[in-house]
Amino acid sequence: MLDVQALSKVYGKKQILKNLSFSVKPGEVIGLVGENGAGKSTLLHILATLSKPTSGSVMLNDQPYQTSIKKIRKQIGFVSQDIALWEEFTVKENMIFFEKLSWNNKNNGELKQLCNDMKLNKWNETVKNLSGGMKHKLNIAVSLIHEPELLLLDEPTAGIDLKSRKEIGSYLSNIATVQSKSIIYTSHDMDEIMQLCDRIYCIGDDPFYFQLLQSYGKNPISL
Ligand SMILES: Nc1ncnc2c1ncn2[C@@H]1O[C@H](COP(=O)(O)OP(=O)(O)OP(=O)(O)O)[C@@H](O)[C@H]1O
Repeated sequence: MLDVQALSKVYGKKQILKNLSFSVKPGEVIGLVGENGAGKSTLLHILATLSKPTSGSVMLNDQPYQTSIKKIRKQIGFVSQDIALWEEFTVKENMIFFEKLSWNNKNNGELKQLCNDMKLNKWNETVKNLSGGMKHKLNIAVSLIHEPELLLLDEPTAGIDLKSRKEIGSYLSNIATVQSKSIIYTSHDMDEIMQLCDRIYCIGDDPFYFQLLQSYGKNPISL
């Protein structure tokens, strides 16, 4: 379980995150929404151990981030807004490359299966020839090689077509349910967030998203 207590982040004189407290259980898919600049990526970077909070605490399975960072990193998968792949390599070569960097040993059959489960059936295709949706799927597949318990996804479906978004959505729902993974997901697509997420957190001062979600009969939580 992820437990965040009184988390704040200040850049210079600018307070980005103010006193956030929430928790995420295994198997839960959490949507994180808010206007541009509200602090969604800032929060995900802190949860991914890529940035430190100014104050507050974060624990994963009772292990504090401050003292257990190496153990924590092995339990986290992070997909940033940018595609981080080798464009000149095939899907297979990318998967094998990132498997070598991961903490988990997986054979080629298992790596290929991971791609197939995401409907990414382009094993021998060079990444630069893949569509945007396929690249996003591969980006997510790479983040899952080491079987993280907590998956952090920063707009993983931005700019891709509806079919690929649905396929990614149903894959994420499935791994949350079947493998009890905790997922925190940011998106500006409210239909996607409402369909995919068990709970929705609204971040930032602007009440727009909160009110919008309420108007759809949802019960968002204001952080
Ligand atoms: N390293 C940094 N130094 C100073 N300010 C930063 C830094 N990183 C982010 N910020 C500021 O923090 C604020 C929150 O940015 P963040 O990227 O977390 O927002 P966001 O909610 O993810 O936005 P978007 O929806 O556009 O992706 C912005 O005002 C941004 O300029």
